[in-house]
This record gives sequence, C-alpha cells and structure tokens, in this order.
Amino acid sequence: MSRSILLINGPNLNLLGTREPEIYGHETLSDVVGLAKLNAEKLDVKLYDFQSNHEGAIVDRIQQARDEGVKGIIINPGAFTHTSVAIRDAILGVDIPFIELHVSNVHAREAFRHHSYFSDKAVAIIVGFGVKGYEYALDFVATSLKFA
Ligand SMILES: O=C1C[C@@](O)(C(=O)O)C[C@@H](O)[C@@H]1O
Repeated sequence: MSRSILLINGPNLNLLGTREPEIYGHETLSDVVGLAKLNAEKLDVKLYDFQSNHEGAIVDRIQQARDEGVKGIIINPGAFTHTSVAIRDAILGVDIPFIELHVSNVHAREAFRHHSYFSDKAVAIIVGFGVKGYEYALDFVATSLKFA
C-alpha cells in the first residue's frame, strides 16, 4: 500500500471518554482509533496511530514517519498545541503535510488556547466537531491530492 497516514494524539487524549466529558464527549480514544482504522481500510490507506503524553516521544514519532514514507499526518497535539516549538519544528523538518485537529472549539475557550504553534503551517484545521473531526480529517487526507 503506497499511501500511509499517521494519526498522532498528544497529552491527555488517552483519557478521552472520561476526561471532562462535557467538553470532549463520551467516546474513548480506542473507539476513535478503531473507527479510524476501519475507515482507513475502506479508503485503501494504511493508518499508523500513536498517542503520547511526552513531547520528545512525539518528536521521535514524527521523525520516524519520514523513514516510513508517511504521506500525511493528522495531529491533535493537545496542550502542546499552545506550547511546543519542538513538535512544530519536527513536523516542518520532515516536510510531511498535516492537518491540525481539536475535539473542542479552542476559540470558544480560555485565551491561552487561542494560539497554536501549528495552524499557520497546517493544510487544514478541524476544530470543535467533537470526535467526528477524526473521521472528517481522515476522509480529507485520504482523498486529497496534497497527500498523494
Ligand atoms: O488537550 C487538549 C485537547 C484539545 O487539543 C482538543 O482536542 O480540543 C484542546 C487543547 O487546548 C487541550 O489542551
């Protein structure tokens, strides 16, 4: 399979489903990843998935993606969205196009969530669609020429 996509979830997203459910909903990360894998199969793409609470581990995973020939990255950097120059540099360093995704509408929340170290470089941003955003992102990446 020539097209592979990497889905990255940053810190605390392993708690999806139990973490502040009024903001992030009731579906777990394994629900989300399970559905994404099924959809990837239908779209004929290989999906790698990775979750970490550690900045350096995410940097390492992004660097590995280049060796794997990953064509597109979908990333929910969690709180690192608002702090991480290192993850930004990694994703620019490997030169793989990416989509930035947030489950919640970060712009309707605290001011410190309004700034992102990723948005100005992302192909597209998905914000506030709940976990449905992961389905939209995968569909877009798998069918977009930018990720061919
Ligand atoms: O951990 C998260 C999750 C988040 O990225 C989201 O998916 O809505 C929004 C971030 O501000 C927050 O730190």
